[in-house]
Amino acid sequence: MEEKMIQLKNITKQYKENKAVNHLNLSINKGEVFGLLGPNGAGKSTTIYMILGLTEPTEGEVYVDGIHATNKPIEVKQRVGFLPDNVGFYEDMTGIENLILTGKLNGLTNAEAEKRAMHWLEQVRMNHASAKKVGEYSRGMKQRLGLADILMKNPEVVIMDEPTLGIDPKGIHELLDLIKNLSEEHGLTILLSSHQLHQVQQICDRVGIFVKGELLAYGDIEELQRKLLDETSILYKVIVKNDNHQLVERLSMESYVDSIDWDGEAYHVKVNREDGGELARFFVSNQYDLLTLQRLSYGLDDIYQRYFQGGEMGD
Ligand SMILES: Nc1ncnc2c1ncn2[C@@H]1O[C@H](COP(=O)(O)OP(=O)(O)OP(=O)(O)O)[C@@H](O)[C@H]1O
Repeated sequence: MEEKMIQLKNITKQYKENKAVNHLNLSINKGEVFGLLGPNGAGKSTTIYMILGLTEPTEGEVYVDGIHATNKPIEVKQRVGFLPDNVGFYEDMTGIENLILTGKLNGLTNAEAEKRAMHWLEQVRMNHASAKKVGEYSRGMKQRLGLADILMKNPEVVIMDEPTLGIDPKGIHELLDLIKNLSEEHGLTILLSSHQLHQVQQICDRVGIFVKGELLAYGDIEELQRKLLDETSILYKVIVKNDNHQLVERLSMESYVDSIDWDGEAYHVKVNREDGGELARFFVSNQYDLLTLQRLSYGLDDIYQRYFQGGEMGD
């Protein structure tokens, strides 16, 4: 059985009449990269603050590595590194000086802190800028230094709130790549929040879709796609050469066909069987010249639209 690193047990956070998080149950496995996705105001930050023990759930319990987050916040803090959406550094100090300071504040000797700082600066691909003042860093560079800063404390879990916000596409790519590496090479458990599904899906083992305080669905992208298409129906794109306008009528009489739509170029045929064999046989036996019979899966944009409908969409 997989070891659970973060467990949210039926947690609710009520702010006066507003329920920011509503009876949330979720487990994140050790070594997993999990993306908490949702539009602005969904309750992602509130959930993160509860995991960090910074705010108490109104109901329910949070455990990190088996430790109760509210009762033992200091022990949780020792295991978790948190990257807020805006990292605070001493701007007139260099990158490496900032990291060494963090190391020393966490009980390392100067030599140990320096060694560890150099190691992590290299890992986050920032050694070229280690002697530069942080005030001169771009936002993407600050985020990477922020990660190195967290790693100075040897955490088991890294939590990041909207880590890609305000970074250019190249910087985002570098940061996501780095996050994936940290999980793969160092076995870190990583939780990140985002409202950009297409970005984080590249690196997340699983994502949870969070809207108005509730987790609507979670799983890997394939599972989410399957859930969207209910359990058994499959969608096919069909193009025939000799469409004699009776196709829709004929096809809709087939028992395995649930729906047929025309998108101006092709038919989208939803069938309730796993195998497309019957559909192919239908075209052949009815003398249609079949140009395309392609099984479609829902794209990320579809997932986003479906699940986030009704939620406030961020950009
Ligand atoms: N301290 C607070 N007091 C009252 N309401 C709050 C407080 N913090 C958050 N909320 C409300 O809780 C809801 C969830 O907010 P939260 O910041 O967790 O969402 P989010 O998904 O992180 O969105 P964003 O990306 O915009 O920060 C919102 O309606 C917000 O207004």
